[in-house]
Formats: sequence, structure tokens, C-alpha cells
Amino acid sequence: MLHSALSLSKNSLTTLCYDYAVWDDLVEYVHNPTDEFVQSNMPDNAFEAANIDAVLLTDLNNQLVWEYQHESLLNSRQSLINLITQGSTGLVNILPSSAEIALQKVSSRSGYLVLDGQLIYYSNTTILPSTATGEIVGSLTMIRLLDKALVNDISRYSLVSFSITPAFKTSNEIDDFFSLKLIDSISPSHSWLISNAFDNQAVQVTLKHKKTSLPQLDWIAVISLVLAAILIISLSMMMLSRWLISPLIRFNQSINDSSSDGLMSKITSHHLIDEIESMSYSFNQLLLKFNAQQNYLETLTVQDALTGITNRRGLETFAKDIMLRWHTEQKGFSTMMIDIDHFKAFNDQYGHLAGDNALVAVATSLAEQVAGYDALVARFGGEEFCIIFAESDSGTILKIAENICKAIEQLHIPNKVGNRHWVTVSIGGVVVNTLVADAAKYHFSDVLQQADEQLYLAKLAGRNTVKLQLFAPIKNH
Ligand SMILES: Nc1nc2c(ncn2[C@@H]2O[C@H](COP(=O)(O)OP(=O)(O)OP(=O)(O)O)[C@@H](O)[C@H]2O)c(=O)[nH]1
Repeated sequence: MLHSALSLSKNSLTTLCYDYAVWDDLVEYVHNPTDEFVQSNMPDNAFEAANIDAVLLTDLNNQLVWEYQHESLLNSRQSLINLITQGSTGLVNILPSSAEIALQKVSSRSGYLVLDGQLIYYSNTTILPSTATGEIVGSLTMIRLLDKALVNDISRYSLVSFSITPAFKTSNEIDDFFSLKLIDSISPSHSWLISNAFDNQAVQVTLKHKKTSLPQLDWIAVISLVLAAILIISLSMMMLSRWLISPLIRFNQSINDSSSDGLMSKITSHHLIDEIESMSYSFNQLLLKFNAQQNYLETLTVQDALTGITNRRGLETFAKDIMLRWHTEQKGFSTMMIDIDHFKAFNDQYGHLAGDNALVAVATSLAEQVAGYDALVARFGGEEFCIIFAESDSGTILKIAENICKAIEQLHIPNKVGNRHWVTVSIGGVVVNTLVADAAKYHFSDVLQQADEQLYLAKLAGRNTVKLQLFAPIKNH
């Protein structure tokens, strides 16, 4: 950066000086100086804007034709004029030599000099017509002060501090500043020489690493940083746990809770994280469907698909409860086996589909007949039905059974067999009262067996009739 800054400072001055010097109007001005030309072509603010601190126009006799000094160089005005007009400092030729003038070609000189303790960069170019060949009329010198301000300005943007000091090029040990040689080893300071083009006068540029710019390992800061990082990570994890993991745990808990009792219940929603809320919603929707299907399946397992009344499995569950009440609470009950008469003949006459419809009609009628009682009607299988009553009054049961026979016949479902016209049923019933000894040793199958025996008797008795008995204790059971 320092290199670029100095190069920029140097090159821009040289270019500007050359542009002015090879200018026909300036040639004319040297011959015939007028204030008008200066006012319109060389105003002070133009040089100030270009950071030019002094301009000196000299003729071939080294006499000053025109001059400009910025206030920063006003105190050194006389030293500057002496330096330029004498043509040589003894060490440096600033103005063109007679040999150069003899060639009548544009020539220029530039370099660093020390003026009253201040470092300046100068650029001098012969003044001649714009063709760059012709009669030389003098030379133009432009000065830029490399004062502290410039050094400080550059230093502000640099990690290193540097100084520019006058020096003499006494050995080749120090590299030329503009050689762009890279630093191959780190040392506290590095120096380069900027040489004058004409002799061994030079300036030395020295870079020094600012102590403060070197990275210092501050252990307290490092430990604080590590502790802060640990704290931030811990807090982040706690937040993560709070916002993400705990809702997931709650979600999982909800699932576990909901399935622990075999019956799935809804998961509590209102989670803070959208995805979990949405998962919870979806899960609940799934549960609703699942529960609906489960209910449907449970219904199917106890419901007869054709008639819609309870099937044999449902009957057995009900029978278990009835038997338990009989065994433990001595509450009596009754059971009826009901079989459609000559149903084979019906199927043969009207077809199986009509048979199915007849079965539905009989089942519906049976359900209607027992609707006012604590009873369960079930399809036992085929064209056979079973009714269990939580009732053990023989008179009542007989009445109900007879009513059932009448009701079925009055359905007037045609079934012509012999002198019969309608579908009828035969009923075998058993009344199990509370007085049976050793009730606990009997099963529902024992009751059914006796009901079946009564049904058989009813069939023998000509059908469309009821046979009923009290439950008979079985010997050697
Ligand atoms: N349509 C239909 N018929 C059935 C169904 N289940 C059983 N059956 C019929 O019911 C008839 C029962 O005939 P059987 O056991 O010989 O007795 P039945 O003809 O009713 O004569 P009895 O019982 O002696 O009066 C058979 O023809 C079976 O095919 C069913 O779900 N639908």
C-alpha cells in the first residue's frame, strides 16, 4: 500500500509536469509572459487540487519566469528558488543540462530531495512545442511535499508504521523501493532506498511493525471467550430442548398414554412447534379413523351380518353375565331356542334369497316381541334363534313364547307345506329359577341343551308350538 501510495504520488506529478511542459501556449508564455495566461491556465486552486505544492517556470538562463507555492512551502520559498535556479545542488541536477538542451528533445528529471529538513519529490521537464521536438525554451518544475501529513495519512491504512528519511546510497545492501522485492523473512523493521536518478542521494523508507498490531494472546480474554461460548451453547441446547425435544417427549408420552388402556384417546395438541402441532393433528385424525374402524370391527364380531341382531359370540358374552348373576346373586333367567319350521321347504320353493329375507323378517319380529323385556335376541345359527331373558317366571315366559309364535305366523310369509300356509316357528324353552342346587356347577351349554330338547319336543308336537320346562338338575354332572 505504501508502495502504491508513493508511486501514485510520484507518477501523477511526473505526468502532469510533462503535460504542461509540452504545450505550445506555455512556450508562447515563456517568450511573452502575461497575467491573463496565468489567470486562465495556471490558477492556484488547480495546483492545490492536484496536491502540487510548488511550480517553478524557468527560462534557458535558469531565470525564474513564473512561480507558485502552496502555503506549506512558503517559508522555504527562497531555498526552493535557490535549489532550482542554481541548476545544481552540487549533488543533483534538477534543470536540464546543456547537453540535453542541445539535443532539442523533451527530457525530464525527477527524484527525492531534502529541502529545509522536509522531504520533497520534484519533477522537471523541458518546455518545448507540442510535437515534442523543436526549440526548448526553458523547463517546468513541479514539487510535491512528502510531509508528515502524507506519511500519517498512509500510515493510517497500514498495519505497520513507516518513516521516510534522507539517506545516501552507500551500499547495495538495501533494496530499491520500487524493485517490488518481496519480504522473505519477518524482522522488526524493513528498509528500502528510493534513489535519485542522477546521483547517490536517496531517501530511506523504513517499515516498523507496530507492537500493538502484533496479535497478543490475552489469556483472560481467551478464557472469557471459551466460557461465553460454553454458556451460549448450553443455553442454546436448553432452548433447543425446550422448544424441540420436550414437545417431542410430550408427544411421545401422549401416544404412550393414549394406547396404554387399549383405548386410544386424543393427544393433547397446542404444541409450540408447528410441525409437532401438525403431527399431533394428523395423529388424532388417524386415531379417529382407527377408533371408528375399531368400533365397526367390534360390532361386526358380535353382530349377525344378515339380520343385524346379535350373533352367537354376542349371545355367549351375554350368557356369561347371566350365568354369573345366577351363580353369585341367585337371579334366575330363561332361555328360548326358536327354529323356523320347514325352512328347507321354504328355500326350495322361493329360493335362497327369499329365505334370507324371511330370516331378516323373523329376526326383526323377535326383537319387537321382546322389546319391553330385559332380554337379548340372537341368531344362533342357520334358521335357529335364541333368546335369553333376565326373567324366571314360567307363566310370563310361556306367554311371551306363545305370542312369538303367533306374531311370526301373522307375518304371513308364505310357506306352503301340507295344510300350512305361512312361515312359523317352534320354541323350546327353559326357565332357570333361583332354587337350583349347586347352580355354580352348571354351564350355559347345559341350559341350551335342555332348551334344545324342548325344541325337539315342539317339533314332534307338530311345530308352530311352544314346549317349556324348568331347568332340571343333571345327575352325576
Ligand atoms: N336362505 C337361507 N337358508 C338357510 C340359512 N341358514 C340355514 N338355511 C337353510 O335352513 C334349512 C334348514 O333345514 P332343516 O335343518 O332340514 O330343517 P327344516 O327344513 O327347517 O325343517 P324343521 O326344522 O324340521 O322344521 C336348510 O335348507 C338350510 O339351507 C340362511 O342363512 N339363509
